Amino acid sequence: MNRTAAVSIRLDGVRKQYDGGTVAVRELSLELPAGELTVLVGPSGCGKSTILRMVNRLIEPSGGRMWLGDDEITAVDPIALRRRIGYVIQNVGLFPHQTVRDNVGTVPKLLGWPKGQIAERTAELLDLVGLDPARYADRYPHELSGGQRQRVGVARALAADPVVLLMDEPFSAVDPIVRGRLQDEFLRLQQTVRKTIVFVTHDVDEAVRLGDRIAVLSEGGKLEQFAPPAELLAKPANTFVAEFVGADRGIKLLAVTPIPREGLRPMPDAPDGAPSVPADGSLRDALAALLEGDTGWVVVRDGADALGILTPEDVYAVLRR
Ligand SMILES: Nc1ncnc2c1ncn2[C@@H]1O[C@H](COP(=O)(O)OP(=O)(O)OP(=O)(O)O)[C@@H](O)[C@H]1O
Repeated sequence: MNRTAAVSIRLDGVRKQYDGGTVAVRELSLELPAGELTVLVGPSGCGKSTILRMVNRLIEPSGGRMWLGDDEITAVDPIALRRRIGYVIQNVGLFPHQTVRDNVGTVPKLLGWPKGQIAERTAELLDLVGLDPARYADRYPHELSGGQRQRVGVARALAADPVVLLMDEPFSAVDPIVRGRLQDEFLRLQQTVRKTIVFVTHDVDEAVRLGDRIAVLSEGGKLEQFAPPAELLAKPANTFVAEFVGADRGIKLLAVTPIPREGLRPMPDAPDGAPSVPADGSLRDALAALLEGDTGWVVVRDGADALGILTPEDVYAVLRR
């Protein structure tokens, strides 16, 4: 078996009651597909962090069963388990007295990798998260910006090529601009590494932007809906989900709905400089281009080819489908 290939995570009737009586998770069953990014989203205190920390056994469940691929999570040694799981938290928790290089190399060192291999892997990962190793590897955490520290946290979590990455509000301590940039970079990174990722946030916009699938939870870890972002926004399962995703869910839906390739209106004799949008863009991109121009339509382009045009009515019709 390939120890680093992405695997699914399965929860079956999982429950957590803390000492003192709080039932953080009443009974949760959920399957998170291999190689996908699943977001757990829900109001404060609904049990998101508890669920995440049961997966790497920082918290022991009170009942139910969990699997990482074919391995039952509670049946394997927790230390060995955690070596297969990267974990990124808010404010990262980098070791302050260690350089970036040593922070990133922590787990490979624990695993007894040869020095040369650790150095190579560290440089590769810093590159991957957008930090030039020559410039940053010998710095200490306090010599970095908040966003750079988060990147080091992600590099450290990926160091030993874990099968799963657990991320608990990893980007919430940085300002919105840096946060947007980290989200974009992170999406690019996931295209490359294709890990099974569980990502906790209370921010619906972040969930919609990053998630292949979103699990909306209410108090007691109750699963209200589990669906891809477009489905969640277009068809919220109940009023809790509808209210949680917000009254502007139609606007959010624009950003996660692709421009249709079929059924576009034929090109009129386009004046030069007519607004255009790439075919792999979203309806939001199309609407933005429409609002910039005054033609009342926008050309959908695939490279140099014009596939047809979209009007505001078409955008509306696609959303209503
Ligand atoms: N160690 C603990 N002992 C007792 N109760 C706890 C403990 N940790 C969490 N809880 C309680 O369990 C419930 C779920 O907490 P949890 O941290 O999982 O929620 P969350 O959805 O991650 O919240 P937030 O978005 O605010 O981080 C809360 O009611 C919380 O007070």
